[in-house]
Amino acid sequence: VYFYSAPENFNEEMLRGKRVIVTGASSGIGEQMAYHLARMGAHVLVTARTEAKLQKVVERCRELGAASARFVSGSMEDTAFAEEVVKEAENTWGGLDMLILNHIGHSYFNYFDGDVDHIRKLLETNFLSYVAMTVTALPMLKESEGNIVVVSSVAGKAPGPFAAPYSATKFALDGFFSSLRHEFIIENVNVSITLCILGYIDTDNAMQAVSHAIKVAPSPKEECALEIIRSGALRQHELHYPPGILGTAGSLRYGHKIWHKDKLLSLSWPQTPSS
Ligand SMILES: NC(=O)C1=CN([C@@H]2O[C@H](COP(=O)(O)OP(=O)(O)OC[C@H]3O[C@@H](n4cnc5c(N)ncnc54)[C@H](OP(=O)(O)O)[C@@H]3O)[C@@H](O)[C@H]2O)C=CC1
Ligand SMILES: C[C@H](CCC(=O)NCCS(=O)(=O)O)[C@H]1CC[C@H]2[C@@H]3C(=O)C[C@@H]4C[C@H](O)CC[C@]4(C)[C@H]3CC[C@]12C
Repeated sequence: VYFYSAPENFNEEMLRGKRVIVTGASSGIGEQMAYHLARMGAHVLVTARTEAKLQKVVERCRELGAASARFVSGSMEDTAFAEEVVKEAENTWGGLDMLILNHIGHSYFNYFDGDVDHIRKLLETNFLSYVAMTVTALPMLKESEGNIVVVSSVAGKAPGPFAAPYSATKFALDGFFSSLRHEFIIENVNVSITLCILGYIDTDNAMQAVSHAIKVAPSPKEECALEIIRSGALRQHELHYPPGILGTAGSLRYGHKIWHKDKLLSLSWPQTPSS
């Protein structure tokens, strides 16, 4: 009963004055989350590799009304950097209310090319850095009874073709964070974990990677970003965006047609015994 005492309705005032870290915030969904949080009056700490982009995001956050806005630049390939970002929040704010884990390292949308080193690097960036930040942030999040928000994908629930390395990292997130949530419930740790299962979103990098192959319209990044913040603040276990993206039996709604080298592949996704 204690754990489920989550607020029922979202109100943007819930974020006013909250201290929030957003990773992967120099572009795409992360950037849009930073702007929503700023508009809601939160303190934001954004991070990614590209300093020039982060500088602009921080300036815009200040214009939008953030209680404060700052950035730390560096690569999440290195777990020491991941920990450093959380320490920066501790030194600046003396605490933390929400940790939004959103960044991904570069990958490809194609047949698996056999590159094991790529998978190792991607696991470090997309998975291990999420774990490292969580471990470092946990004492502060326990203190504030705060939120961990993990941005994942339908590729982390329903595997499809051409995303083997990426999909592996997203499944790892589900395994780790869903297990950790159980432990928090058993131990009455009042830190929520929200796993966000996203479909195709209209960020520049995603569209560049797959618009030749997937012809369905992507969902808007601005709305997606707001839904992620909302679900985190409401302490929901999972967000599925766009709504119903995972149909019955966990199948992917739009995954029936993919183009590859000018050839249309019609797929039953995922393959089921009856298909
Ligand atoms: N867009 C989509 O269709 C979907 C997206 N998602 C998920 O949503 C999240 C955001 O995706 P999206 O907005 O499209 O991603 P983008 O490619 O737009 O943004 C990725 C962010 O991660 C940063 N980044 C890349 N490499 C590193 C690194 N080594 N260390 C630190 N930061 C890094 C990038 O900045 P910089 O280059 O400056 O480091 C950028 O800020 C991801 O978790 C993704 O898996 C899930 C399903 C679909
Ligand atoms: C291949 C995309 C990754 C692009 C990338 O490398 N981004 C980082 C660039 S940076 O290093 O310069 O910052 C994939 C990112 C999101 C994937 C999509 C997704 O997760 C939802 C669907 C899942 C399904 O299994 C396949 C189709 C998806 C639309 C999937 C396609 C690949 C991504 C766009």
